[in-house]
Amino acid sequence: MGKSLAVESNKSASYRPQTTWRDYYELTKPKVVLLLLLTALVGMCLATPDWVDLQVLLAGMIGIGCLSSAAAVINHVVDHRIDAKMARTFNRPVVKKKVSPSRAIVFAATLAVLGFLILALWVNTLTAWLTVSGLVGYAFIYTMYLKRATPQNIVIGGLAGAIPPLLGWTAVTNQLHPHALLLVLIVFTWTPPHFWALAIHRVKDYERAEIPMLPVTHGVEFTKTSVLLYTVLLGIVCLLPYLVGMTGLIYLVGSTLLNAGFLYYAWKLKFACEDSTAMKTFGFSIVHLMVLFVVLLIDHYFKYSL
Ligand code: HEM
Ligand SMILES: CC(C)=CCC/C(C)=C/CC/C(C)=C/COP(=O)(O)OP(=O)(O)O
Repeated sequence: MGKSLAVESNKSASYRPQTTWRDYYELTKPKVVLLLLLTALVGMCLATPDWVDLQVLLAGMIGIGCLSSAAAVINHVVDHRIDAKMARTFNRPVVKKKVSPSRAIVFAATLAVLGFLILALWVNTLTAWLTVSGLVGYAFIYTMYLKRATPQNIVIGGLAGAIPPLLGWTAVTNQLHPHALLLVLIVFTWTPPHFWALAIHRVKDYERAEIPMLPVTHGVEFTKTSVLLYTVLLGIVCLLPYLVGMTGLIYLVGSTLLNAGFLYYAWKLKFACEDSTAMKTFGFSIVHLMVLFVVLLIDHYFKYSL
């Protein structure tokens, strides 16, 4: 007993010295979770012509944030061996042994239980279970299986990352609604050009780690064509909220400008590519989604202030 405790404390000692709260923070993929939360917030606001109830707003944001962060932490643990092989990810806390896999799992479990309880007690059980399905979709189905199995990994797995607007909507109404599904469809269609632009730039990383991402299995040119076609599809999908009367002219103008910008980058990537074009396209994808959801919000409150 004494011996095993000594071994345990030695193990901890080898991890503890360099560990700070920043390592745990990094495990949660904070910038990704922030954008996910923006899409959830917009889902909440668009679900009602009134202001969102403060309890639902706060508990919804914290609960969805905790479960999304838990999913991100599990992704770091499951992927630490492949992360070690890639220039973009070799410095992550689990790879660098700043946080041990077992501590990371305890952290993820704490976040997940906390997030679920907050949603179930102060929001509703529909939202709590749908958010758990997002966690299972990303941390288990995408990370453990799809990522290593098929170049369509991020298309199918993208559904988990696209679900937050629906979570926001059900948090407010406790009901599924076709308008919420349209928001999910927008993020779902946005995900392939978002990720493949980065994967084109990082194709050597994925080759080294033997992950069957599209540019590895089908080549960079095919992936550029796929980015362009998905960007065209995104432009069409983004028209749907206006065409079904869910949004007004502010959204139509804003989304058209944003999609024209995305199309410009995707076109350049395919037909006039420079060294920096892939990463510029990836960077623009993030600005695109962020501004698109802010525009949805402005359009919504403008409609009800008239
Ligand atoms: C299966 C779906 C997705 C895949 C495979 C994917 C992949 C990636 C990758 C590989 C990165 C680079 C991370 C790094 O810098 O190390 C990234 C960054 C990012 N992603 Fe995604 N993503 C997906 C979905 C989403 C969704 C749904 C959102 C938000 C709504 C999102 C928001 C972001 C943001 C904000 C960043 C920048 C993070 C930073 O600079 O630290 N992603 N994504
Ligand atoms: C509850 C809920 C909505 C959960 C979804 C949460 C979530 C964090 C989705 C983000 C998607 C994402 C960053 C994928 C990249 O993973 P990767 O492993 O391909 O990228 P990496 O190599 O940078 O780790």
